[in-house]
Amino acid sequence: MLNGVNVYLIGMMGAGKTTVGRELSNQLGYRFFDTDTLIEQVASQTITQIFTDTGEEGFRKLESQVLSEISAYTKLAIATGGGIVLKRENWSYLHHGLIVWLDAPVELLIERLAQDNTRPLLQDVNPAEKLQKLLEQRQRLYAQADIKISIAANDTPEQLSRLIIESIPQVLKPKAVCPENSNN
Ligand SMILES: Nc1ncnc2c1ncn2[C@@H]1O[C@H](COP(=O)(O)OP(=O)(O)OP(=O)(O)O)[C@@H](O)[C@H]1O
Ligand SMILES: O=C(O)C1=C[C@@H](O)[C@@H](O)[C@H](O)C1
Ligand SMILES: [Mg+2]
Repeated sequence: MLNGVNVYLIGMMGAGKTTVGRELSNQLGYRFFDTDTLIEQVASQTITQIFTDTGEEGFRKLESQVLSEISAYTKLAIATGGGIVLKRENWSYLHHGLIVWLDAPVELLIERLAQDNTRPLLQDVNPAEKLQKLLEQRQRLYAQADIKISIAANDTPEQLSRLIIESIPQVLKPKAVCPENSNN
């Protein structure tokens, strides 16, 4: 159905891109990659260390580099970082594939990330307010995805992956009809 076209998962921190992406790759028979993990491997540093040493700007450069390299391959399910949508150049790579927005309510993100200190942008006096602000800034960008999946607290990665796969036919462009193959 996808002919090897990559699937990119976008959305806020904690929406489940990594968790669902891994399961989606199993269901599709695709390989799984996570841009955050690749960045850590390329830099031999954690995301927190990269932010500390080079700031968000340095991190975003690595993110674009990793995305451009991975987009050359096919048959991949790719979990991206929450801020991948911020740079215009990244969209040219995302649009090589099918883009799926995992849209989770802020309350669920807060609940999931409450005990997590690996997201530098959330090391804030008020993480809930920060998440809300980031979502407001990014929502119109996430909305440019081909498919939007609304996430509820009890949706399992298996259910969400099936939902994504069921939504794919509706967004795949119909094959162009060659004039010599048409009946008219
Ligand atoms: N469908 C789900 N059901 C239960 N727990 C989930 C689900 N999806 C994600 N989680 C949990 O929520 C937390 C955040 O998930 P995950 O790391 O996949 O988010 P993410 O979108 O990849 O975030 P980031 O942008 O920071 O990489 C993890 O602890 C994960 O186990
Ligand atoms: O939302 C964001 O900007 C981020 C999300 C994470 O996936 C990481 O890419 C990093 O912590 C930044
Ligand atoms: Mg992730």
